[in-house]
Amino acid sequence: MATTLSASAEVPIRSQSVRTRRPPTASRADPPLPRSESSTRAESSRPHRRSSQRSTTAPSSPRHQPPPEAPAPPPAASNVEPSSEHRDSTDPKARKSQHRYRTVIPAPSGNYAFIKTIGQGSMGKVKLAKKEGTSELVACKIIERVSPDDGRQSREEREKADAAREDRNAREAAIVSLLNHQYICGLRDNLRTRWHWYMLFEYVNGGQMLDYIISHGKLKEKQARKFARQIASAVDYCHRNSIVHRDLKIENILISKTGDIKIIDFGLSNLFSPEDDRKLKTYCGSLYFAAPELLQAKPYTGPEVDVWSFGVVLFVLVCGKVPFDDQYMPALHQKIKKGAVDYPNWLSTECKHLISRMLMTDPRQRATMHEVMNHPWMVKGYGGPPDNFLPHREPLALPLDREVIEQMTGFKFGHPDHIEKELTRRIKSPKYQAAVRRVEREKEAPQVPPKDVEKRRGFGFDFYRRRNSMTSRETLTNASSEGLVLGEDPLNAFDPLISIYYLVREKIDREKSELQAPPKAVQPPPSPPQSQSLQVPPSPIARPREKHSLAEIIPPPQPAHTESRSRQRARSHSEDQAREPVKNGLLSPDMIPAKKEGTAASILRRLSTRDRRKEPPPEPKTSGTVRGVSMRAKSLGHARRESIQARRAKREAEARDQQPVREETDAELGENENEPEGETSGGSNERLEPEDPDLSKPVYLKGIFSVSTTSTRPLPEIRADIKRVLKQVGVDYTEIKGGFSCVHSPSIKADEASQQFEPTVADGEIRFEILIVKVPIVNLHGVQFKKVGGNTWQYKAMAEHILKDLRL
Ligand SMILES: Nc1ncnc2c1ncn2[C@@H]1O[C@H](COP(=O)(O)OP(=O)(O)OP(=O)(O)O)[C@@H](O)[C@H]1O
Repeated sequence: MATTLSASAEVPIRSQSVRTRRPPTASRADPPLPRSESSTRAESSRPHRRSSQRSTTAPSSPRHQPPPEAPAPPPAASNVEPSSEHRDSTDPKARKSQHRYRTVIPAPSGNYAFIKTIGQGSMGKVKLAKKEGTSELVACKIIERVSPDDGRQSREEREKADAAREDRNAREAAIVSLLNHQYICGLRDNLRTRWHWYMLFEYVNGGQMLDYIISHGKLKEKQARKFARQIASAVDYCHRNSIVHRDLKIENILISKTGDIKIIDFGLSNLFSPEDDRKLKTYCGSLYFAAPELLQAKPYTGPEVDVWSFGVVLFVLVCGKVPFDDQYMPALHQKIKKGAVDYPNWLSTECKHLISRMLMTDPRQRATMHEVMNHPWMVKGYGGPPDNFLPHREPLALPLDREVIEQMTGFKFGHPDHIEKELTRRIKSPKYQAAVRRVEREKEAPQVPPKDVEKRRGFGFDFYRRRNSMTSRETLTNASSEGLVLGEDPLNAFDPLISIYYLVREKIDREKSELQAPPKAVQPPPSPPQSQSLQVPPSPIARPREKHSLAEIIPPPQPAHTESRSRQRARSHSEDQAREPVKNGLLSPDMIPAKKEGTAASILRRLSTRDRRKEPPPEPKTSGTVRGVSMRAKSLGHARRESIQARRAKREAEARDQQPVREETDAELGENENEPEGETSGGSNERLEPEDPDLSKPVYLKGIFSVSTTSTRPLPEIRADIKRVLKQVGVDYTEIKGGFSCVHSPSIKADEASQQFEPTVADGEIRFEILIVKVPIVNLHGVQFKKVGGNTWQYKAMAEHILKDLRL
């Protein structure tokens, strides 16, 4: 059995891959910030940035052949040769792409043209791209398939590393194409060429969580709880599908326009199995967020390392800094392994308790996702744990659906015949059948569970009791499965093969429902709200929203499912009739992008970007001070108090309003007179298109502006002040639409010894944007930071330093 599931392509850790150098900017910033971004990613599975830099400056570096095609190409992989392509020639300071990449991506769903670079990770660039003939935007992750020859590895070693990387990329594409969760950034399409992968993700336009923290310093517990519940929802959904993220960190959490989170970067994710002999052995992720057992190179099941990282993320949310930090890497390792955390005294006892449960160094003692989700801090004000939005499932029965099996690609499961044989074997196994019988019995059991069952399900869990009495198996395995231990619940993470079967089947069902659904272009006419024509049929892909999220404040026109159990269940294979052929798992051109964002989301989007002229007049300010005004601005996103009727009326009005509305930016207001012709953050070939609302304005997220990032001063003064500070701190900048594109390169060159341990940062350079936006209603300008590339913590230190020096 173990040989059939080789999805892991595990690579041993190179603990030296962590950075050891304090960035020059850090000394100027307020301590105590982490000095460096550290990555324990296996070098053979992540490209070595420094290596690739060298290769571009050394013309003699030979390129070796591209890796062979992945044995099981993921959906939508193609091997077309680039026709229009370019290197990163307009962006000399950015990491050079070894091979030219396309400027237009001929994805199965349409052609996407690059606009500008919006992110730079260790895997490569992330570019904003627009679908030709539409205003639809996507974030395109460009990943090189071939590592450069830096002379440090033999050809065989490089080819082996490339093959492992190829497996990992195929797995990432396969996993993200299957996941369907409102708090996980969805894959729209993907394309594989000879040299690159192009993964087209939904564009998350609200900024990074990190920027949110920079704006706020730290979050209030109530705000942190909202985000933590959404993270928990997404992580639990993954775990129940046998998927472990393995790279949860603050940088991988983006914020959507609706103010909800989106988890990105499944580049290190993998399938996990409850079987002891199939434990994972890749020790990966960012060091600051890595569980101690990873540093000790101990095999692990999977979910427990995500719980640790989530604990670190939660600490960052409520404290504005990482819990473990030291500029000396061995000391940092020791701190993580020791797990001693200094909790600030302002933190509530409940919050401290939850974090301490998540940061238990012994994975067997660590909180499970079930405990996390049911913890008193997590449920406070919500009346229950977050919903994981897992679709309703029934245990699998034979015969299996061949169409589903044929689309279980990208995981190296083997030939469909083999997958079918293995799945059949699992389903027939006494263990699975016993689990099914148990589920049946539970279904027939009385509605009110007896006390012990309730306790098993965690409702009566004593969170303040030490859990030493539990066996390791109990602690590790009853994670989030409502009292059914992992590996014993036929519906939740019983086995990776079974989980992927469910996910593929649900994806096929979604695609079919989308095909059958009325075309999205048919918008409800401006008819009376009661009219049937306004009613959009509920779609099985409609993603129910977390209670108390913005959706609850402004409910969508259709009642979204709010409980996983009440959702329309995915059809079983026997219910399928006259299936449309779906080629290699490709989504058909017109059903991918628009469907992912339902009516509710689009209304929410419009509400979140509404024209300030449509807003009600501002309430009287509580005081004339900046603080009073900005607190008012802040309260807009958090404490809108409207009656249900008023909300409904507004919602209906919004539904009738077909024109997207947006805020004005300084550029639109003609106040960006200094913008050079054709100059954008991405270079001449990445010109912004002013007519595009998403590009001509920086993102405005309700509540993002704190006192320190808003100003009553006139725009020219703010611009001048930003320039003054940028010059003062030695940041190179270019004026762009709505703000500044900034690059900071440290003047002190690192010595070779420390450079070789820096896989993720090019010479300590950081690239970011400072955007000036209008805050609607109140006459304020806000300053927003966006990281584009470079070390996260250097960037954070620099942004905070600039903010401190600005006279806002
Ligand atoms: N869907 C998206 N929408 C908007 N921005 C995105 C999106 N995906 C990625 N980005 C931006 O690109 C950056 C890098 O993306 P990502 O983390 O996926 O790349 P990576 O190479 O895997 O990075 P890492 O080095 O952290 O592993 C993100 O931090 C974010 O700023």
